[in-house]
Amino acid sequence: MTAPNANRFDIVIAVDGPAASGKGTIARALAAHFGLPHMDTGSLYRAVGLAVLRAGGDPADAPLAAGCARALDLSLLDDPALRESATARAASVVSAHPDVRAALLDRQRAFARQPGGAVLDGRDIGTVIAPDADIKIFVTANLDVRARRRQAETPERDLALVRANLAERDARDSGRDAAPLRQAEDAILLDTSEMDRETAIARAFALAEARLAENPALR
Ligand SMILES: Nc1ncnc2c1ncn2[C@@H]1O[C@H](COP(=O)(O)OP(=O)(O)OP(=O)(O)O)[C@@H](O)[C@H]1O
Ligand SMILES: Nc1ccn([C@@H]2O[C@H](COP(=O)(O)O)[C@@H](O)[C@H]2O)c(=O)n1
Repeated sequence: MTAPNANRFDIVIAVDGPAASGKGTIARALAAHFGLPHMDTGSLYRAVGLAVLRAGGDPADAPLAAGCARALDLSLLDDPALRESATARAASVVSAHPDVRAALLDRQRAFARQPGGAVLDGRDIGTVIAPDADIKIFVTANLDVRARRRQAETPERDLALVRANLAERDARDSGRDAAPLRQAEDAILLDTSEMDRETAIARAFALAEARLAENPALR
């Protein structure tokens, strides 16, 4: 999740977007490009969702989910079950509870504010976690493209089901009251529907470099 920052400038980069849009791919590439540490904030919500499931609980149970978030078991971040679709769904449900978000806030803000800067990806980085980020990119792709990309990771899964699960998460993440998924007003939109991985990363680098060129104080 982290890499040493050998750079001479401090930059905070916020990368947001819907599920399987490629925001993690782009955030990791930006972190490597600028020598910054990276945090995948979705993994925190997945860890909370997984903890609730492992406790035999219901992710809709707000007090239980908030308790799991306050006592976050960091070992779950390395658990292979973190990437399963049941965990993704649980993450999406627990993340709608304001007390869960509150319990995870300081950890994310501290990461964003560390000396040297950082790259974070998620749903509310540019709007809530790091509203003053120097560079904000909102990565998206249409639902069919995202479903095909996600299904390619686990070809045994049914494409229609993958698509339906993504659509359900999109609706829940965008429709909740607490820090809903949305593009920050000052974020740059990067629609990768028609771009392969390398093109999308190159475009993100160009957008970030252009934003830095507008603000030489960051160098
Ligand atoms: N532009 C692209 N073209 C093709 N495949 C891509 C592209 N960007 C990312 N991918 C692939 O799509 C999948 C989803 O990408 P990634 O995990 O980066 O998305 P994400 O938005 O971080 O997902 P999640 O919200 O589930 O964490 C990965 O298998 C990744 O390699
Ligand atoms: N900043 C964030 C990040 C994630 N979530 C929720 O977690 C779910 C899983 O996230 P992935 O990035 O791994 O897909 C996601 O569907 C959101 O519900 C969040 O609320 N805020």
